[in-house]
Amino acid sequence: MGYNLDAARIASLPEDAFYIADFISEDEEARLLQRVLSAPLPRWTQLSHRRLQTWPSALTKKNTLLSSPLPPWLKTPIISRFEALGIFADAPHGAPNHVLINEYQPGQGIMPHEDGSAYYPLVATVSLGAPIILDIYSKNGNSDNATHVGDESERKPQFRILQERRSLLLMRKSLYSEFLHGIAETVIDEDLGPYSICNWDLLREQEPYRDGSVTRETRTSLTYRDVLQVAKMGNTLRFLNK
Ligand SMILES: O=C(O)CCC(=O)C(=O)O
Ligand SMILES: [Fe+2]
Repeated sequence: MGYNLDAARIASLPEDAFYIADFISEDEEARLLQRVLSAPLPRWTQLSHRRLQTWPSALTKKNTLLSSPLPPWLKTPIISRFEALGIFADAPHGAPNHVLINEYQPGQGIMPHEDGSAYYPLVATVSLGAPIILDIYSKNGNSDNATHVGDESERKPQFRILQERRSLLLMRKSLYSEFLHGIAETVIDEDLGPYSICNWDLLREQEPYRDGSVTRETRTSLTYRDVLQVAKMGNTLRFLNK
């Protein structure tokens, strides 16, 4: 692939985050969006502030994945590129086995949260359709900018990552476990620039954000993870038959 992960490191973030602006081509983006949008309607879970697809299926109450392959369109070319970069090489299954697809309309977002212990602490996000800002908060509220510590609605992010369409963002280790991430429910992302956006130097294009803002459009993300506990379907069926 010719990618160099070291060059993709977001240097100002605690370990570990990497950003690759041109991870997929425009044609690949169009094909992925077409697949996402042609999924049967019951595939979507409508949440109050976004809608979501879960592949191959939702985890059980005990955070277990019932073993089932990801569909080919979610594997190629993305997972083969992960392999070329060695991205999930240290994960228990050596590759992601689970993908969440989130779609955000202008004004939609996701509350600050952590992805939790059901997964190996590595998330790989491919962005489609439009740029968006991912806000990173320290878990204990100890942000330099925190005006009202403890008041969620007033809390300011400690770091902001601009995710361009067709980009890959990797977050792992302490950034995965000791920070929260979220997307603001806004129709315009503001205060953008080299001092506020920690991956500014890694962007494909800085020009669209020169005036410091970007208007939201529909943005879709594919988040790849390795679920730690996997139950073989056969075992589950034998168990159910008992
Ligand atoms: O859409 C994104 O980039 C973030 C999604 C997310 O945080 C999640 O699915 O847990
Ligand atoms: Fe998340």
